[in-house]
Parts: sequence; C-alpha cells; structure tokens
Amino acid sequence: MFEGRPDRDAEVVLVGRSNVGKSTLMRELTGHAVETGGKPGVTRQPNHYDWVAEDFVLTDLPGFGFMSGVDEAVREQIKTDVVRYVEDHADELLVAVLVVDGKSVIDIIDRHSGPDSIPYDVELFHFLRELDVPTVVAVNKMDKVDDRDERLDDLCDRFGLPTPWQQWQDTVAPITAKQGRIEPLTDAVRTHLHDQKRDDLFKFF
Ligand SMILES: Nc1nc2c(ncn2[C@@H]2O[C@H](COP(=O)(O)OP(=O)(O)OP(=O)(O)O)[C@@H](O)[C@H]2O)c(=O)[nH]1
Ligand SMILES: [Mg+2]
Repeated sequence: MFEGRPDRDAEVVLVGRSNVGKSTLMRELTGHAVETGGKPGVTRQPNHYDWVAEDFVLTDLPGFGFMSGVDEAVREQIKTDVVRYVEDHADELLVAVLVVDGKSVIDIIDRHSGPDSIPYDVELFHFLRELDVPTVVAVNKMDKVDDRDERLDDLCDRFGLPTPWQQWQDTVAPITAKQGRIEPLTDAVRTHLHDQKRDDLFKFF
C-alpha cells in the first residue's frame, strides 16, 4: 500500500507507465526538483505536493509496467496499489492526468491487445471514467513524434474516442514536458477544474 498521503479533500493525480515523464511533468507544474531518470521505475512511492494554506494536493504516482531491475511481483503490486489508490480517493480526485509516451504508446497498446487482454493504459482510462474522475490523457514526448495528427488519431482510436482528435481537447493533450510545452494540458485541467467550480486552483496550473 502507498502511505503518507496528506489529508486533503482535493487532489490532482498523475498516473501512467514508467518512464513516460510523469515526474518531469510534475517538476514543470510545481517548479520543484523531482527525481527523474533515464531508467524506468525511478518513482516507487507517490510524490505528494501540498501547500500549507491550500486544501489541495498534487500527486505523482509510481509508474507501472516494465521497470529495469524490478521483479514481476513488485511490478504487479505497484499496479494493484495504483488502482487501489485511485479507487480509494476517487471522491477527492478533481482530475486524473494519464501520462503516455507519444512515441511508443500505440505500439505498446497494440502489443498488449488481444482477445482476452486490455492494455493497462486503456484499462486505467476506462476505470477512471467509470469512477467519474475527469481524465486527461497527456501525450508526452511529442518532440519525438513526426506524424502528430495521425498519431493522436490512432490514440483516440485505441482509447475508444471517435476521431478526429481535435474534438477532444479536454481529454487529449499533446505535450513536451521536458521543454515546458504543457499548455494543452494545463488548459484541459483548468476546464475540468472550472466545471467543478474550482477556479481557485488555477494558480497551480
Ligand atoms: N524527449 C523527451 N523526453 C522526455 C520528455 N519528458 C520526459 N522525458 C524523459 O523521459 C525520461 C523519464 O522521465 P521521468 O519524468 O523520470 O518519467 P516517470 O514517468 O516519472 O518515470 P517513473 O518514475 O519510472 O514512473 C527522462 O529521461 C526524461 O528526461 C519529453 O517531453 N520529451
Ligand atoms: Mg517518476
């Protein structure tokens, strides 16, 4: 189980596979030094950012999927803990940001799709929506993607969203966190905060 969550009634959470850039995005959003790395599995426990005067916490969850030097049982446990975390805190979650790597996400989804299997990213997306947590897919590392529109349409297709992707600006946000180009994401998050009458939290996005 993940421990040490600050006692706050409002939360935005970053979830996704290992090495997609969650911590890099966190650093962009908070301006705080967060450990990031070339190897997957850098973040093993949630990074919580909270503010003394605010009833709000921003959380960077550990990544799931392949991690170098981490055995299968631990990986499965992290996946279970991530699912349990969003389930336990669904009422407090104003927005979930599902971070994916724009360069590899389609290949990974297709590799894990089968008659009896749903890829984690897709499963998590549907799970969050079932829990009524507004969810934004942050498609990161767009600096490495050449066929931008095609890639984003493919992504919509895999997540069960009708194309073209441009009609999903509140749900699909292409970003390059490493270069600080995250405006499509902050716009989308703000839309969801506004819908929940939480414009007071715009200062964090
Ligand atoms: N090209 C490119 N690389 C990026 C971008 N964002 C992050 N990275 C790189 O991707 C690697 C992983 O970044 P992290 O932020 O540590 O990823 P993470 O999702 O927190 O990984 P875990 O903690 O293992 O779950 C690092 O080498 C980053 O520099 C981006 O927008 N473009
Ligand atoms: Mg991390």
